[in-house]
Amino acid sequence: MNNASIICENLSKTFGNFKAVDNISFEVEKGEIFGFLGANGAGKTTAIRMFCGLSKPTSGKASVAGFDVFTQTEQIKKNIGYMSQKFSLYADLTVKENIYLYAGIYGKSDQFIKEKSQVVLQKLKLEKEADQLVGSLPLGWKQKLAFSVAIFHEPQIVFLDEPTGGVDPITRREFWQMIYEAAERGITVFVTTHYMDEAEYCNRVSIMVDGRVEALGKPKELKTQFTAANMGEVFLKLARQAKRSGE
Ligand SMILES: Nc1ncnc2c1ncn2[C@@H]1O[C@H](COP(=O)(O)OP(=O)(O)OP(=O)(O)O)[C@@H](O)[C@H]1O
Repeated sequence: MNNASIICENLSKTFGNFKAVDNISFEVEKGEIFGFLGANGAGKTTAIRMFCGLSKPTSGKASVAGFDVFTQTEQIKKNIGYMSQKFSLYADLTVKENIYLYAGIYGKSDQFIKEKSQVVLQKLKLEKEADQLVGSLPLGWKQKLAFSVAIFHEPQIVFLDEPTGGVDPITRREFWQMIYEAAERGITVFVTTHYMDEAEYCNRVSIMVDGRVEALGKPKELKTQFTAANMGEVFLKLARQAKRSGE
């Protein structure tokens, strides 16, 4: 049996004549931490939107958590978690209200939510802040809480779109500790980042340039392949070829 959480084959998304995602193919294993890198405008968010069942591909094939991205988008949404730097929690709801809202959306029972939210709040050391508005929390705490909420329903896969943007290095490390713990429990982590130290923490990394996956492998393999001292150098060697500028 195939142990892949995500399978995509020649997946493309075109806007008019513009190929935002251009024939990408790869598989992501269950419990893997997969870094999805690329410069601004490379096509990462467009690809993630297709994987999450939010945008129909123009051509190709893909399945996420065993479900087809063309025909089974509702099942996909139930089996994944998602968080991004841009949108994660409601600032004008309390910590507890955010947890209850998201867990409720995924159909979890009151008992489950009550017990698990205690565990989550304890782990995040946010018990005292449970009734505080999320908008009043420092960014690092917000992002750690957003991640906990994204995996509260124990999805098969969690998509993280620049989850640590703007967060200080110590909190980013703590955040990655949480990512490792989730992966150890079998949750597949699909993560985009512009921080190259984080690329080193991934099991495998793909690098997109102008909609295409130009490199894919373990960080160590990519460094050898591109004769680079670190992932930052690998990234720069590839990103320099890009014709797109992003915004
Ligand atoms: N709905 C749309 N209509 C037209 N063009 C789009 C649309 N969505 C995205 N694009 C274009 O597709 C390209 C890829 O965008 P995308 O947001 O996927 O890149 P990205 O790799 O996620 O970049 P960033 O790191 O800045 O988030 C960009 O040139 C963008 O302008």
